[in-house]
Amino acid sequence: MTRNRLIGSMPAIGIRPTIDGRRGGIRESLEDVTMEMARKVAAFLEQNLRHANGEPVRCVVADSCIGGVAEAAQAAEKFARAGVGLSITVTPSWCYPLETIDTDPCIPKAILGFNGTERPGAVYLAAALSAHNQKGLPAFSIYGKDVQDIGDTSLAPDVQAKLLQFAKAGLAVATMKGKSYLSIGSVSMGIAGCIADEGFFQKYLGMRNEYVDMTEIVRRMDRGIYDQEEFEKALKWVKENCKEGADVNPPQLKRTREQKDRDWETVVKMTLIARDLMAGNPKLAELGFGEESLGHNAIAAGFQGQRMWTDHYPNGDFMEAILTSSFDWNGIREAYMMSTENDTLNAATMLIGHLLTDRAQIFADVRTYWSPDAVKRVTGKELTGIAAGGVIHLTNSGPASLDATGQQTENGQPAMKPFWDITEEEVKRCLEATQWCPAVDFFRGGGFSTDFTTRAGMPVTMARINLIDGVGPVLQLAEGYTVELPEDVHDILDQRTNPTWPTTWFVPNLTGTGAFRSVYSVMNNWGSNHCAVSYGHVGHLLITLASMLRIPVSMHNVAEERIFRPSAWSGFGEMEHVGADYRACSSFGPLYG
Ligand SMILES: C[C@H](O)[C@@H](O)[C@@H](O)C(=O)CO
Ligand SMILES: [Mn+2]
Repeated sequence: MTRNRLIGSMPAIGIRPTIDGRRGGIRESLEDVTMEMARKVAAFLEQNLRHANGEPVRCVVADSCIGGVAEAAQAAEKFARAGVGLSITVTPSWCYPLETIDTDPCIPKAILGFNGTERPGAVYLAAALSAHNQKGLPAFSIYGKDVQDIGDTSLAPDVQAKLLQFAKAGLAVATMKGKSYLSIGSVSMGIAGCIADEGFFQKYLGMRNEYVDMTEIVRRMDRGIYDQEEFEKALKWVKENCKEGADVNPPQLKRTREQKDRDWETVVKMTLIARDLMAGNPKLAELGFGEESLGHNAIAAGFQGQRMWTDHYPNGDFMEAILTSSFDWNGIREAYMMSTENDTLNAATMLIGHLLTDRAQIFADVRTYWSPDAVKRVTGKELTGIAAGGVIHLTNSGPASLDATGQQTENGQPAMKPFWDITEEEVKRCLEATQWCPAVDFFRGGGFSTDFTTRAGMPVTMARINLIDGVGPVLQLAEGYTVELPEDVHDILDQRTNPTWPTTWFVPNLTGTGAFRSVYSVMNNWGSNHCAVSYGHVGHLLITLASMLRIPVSMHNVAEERIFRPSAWSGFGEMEHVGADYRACSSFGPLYG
């Protein structure tokens, strides 16, 4: 079931076949093969990509080949009407760069230059890229490794990979644009990431910032501004599917059965209301609440919670865990991106992770680096296997999506899948693997925190956008694996941390250099208290997207062959990539700046 109630249709990919405009032989000889190349690229992308909300991806091909500026303008006009958010120029031949390139500064662009010898497509590619670079309009270069014959319009595997990497990241850029980030509350416990930096959202992501006070949730609860029928259905589902876990509070802090039952009702209402605040709900209009029915067009949101709310009301764990999962009482659906503690920068990271992978994300505190020696001291046991160099404990009070249990499978292995591939059976397994423990002392108003341990063996990427004064946003990421520790070791470490919270044990892939010299050094170089975790090794996608937004990448462990950035980046220093990335991002400035 698709449930994207956000306003605006999904962006399309514009395909621009460019051609040598000389008539009387040359152009005519190229028309068919050029248009065929455009159609092939369009069909390939439509077959292999989907939007994170489940909708198919649409490609729009220019009405004619583009031989000069008039046809370039006709294509731009068609694309604007069709909601094109990124463009790919394709050609097997020589064309006139300044007259044919896409000059819209806000649209991510790529050029596919055919690697053949009969016609100079690659010469056009190089000349067009130099035009882009000279004019400050960065473009990605797609040039196949092996020479093909002029009539061969098939897409080589390396070309396919680059097309997908560019298109997925470009779609993410275009999908965020014009949407909102909704802060429910403000700064939680003095965490700087909660400050909604409007310049960042507006200039780098093209997004608006919206704000409501947390009392808006109280108002809607007290005045019945939610769908009562859905509330009853949700509460019934919760009673049947959400097992209460151990109450580890000391007797004087334990809440009574009546209080807990009321807390369940409150957290379910909070969930409905937060979702309606983000994305609206037509049912509210039927109930006479027209303004509320519209929502804030929020593609991502955050809930402050601590402390004003949680000192008095049940905590946000249930709301955050269910909204960020790929299912609820209405069935299997796209995950909502909601950040705990209203950490706006973690929300932005979750949002890009979701748009790039189509999957639910894990919000977590980067809580502890457990060295092999410390584990030995505390448990008497040696860490082994990929955990031998130590592990990072990712845990927060319980806002992580239930997909993070790892109870879904892909090719027989634990996975977090796009919602359209998740089965009812897998939803059951995620729910069965989760216990809802009465919240502990931090949360004076009660609530329930999830408790589960992520299954081992999932390839994952941990990421975070940080704001650095004088630089702006920077992205850091670490690809690695989830691991599980032997039960006795896990229990000792979990007990001394917080037994009522979910745990993801993470081991980054080490490269032997920089921050990736050791697991400790990855932890030591993390830029904040939070991270967002995506399923899969998707650092290359994050890096491509960051370059489109002009966010430099401060730390990553992605092999060079997988890195794909606009061609201008090599002009900032091909010998030293991190510095070149910083210089390029700073020179071009934010995409919407
Ligand atoms: C419950 C505690 O206040 C935690 O929520 C706190 O340590 C954090 O999560 C900080 O990010
Ligand atoms: Mn936290």
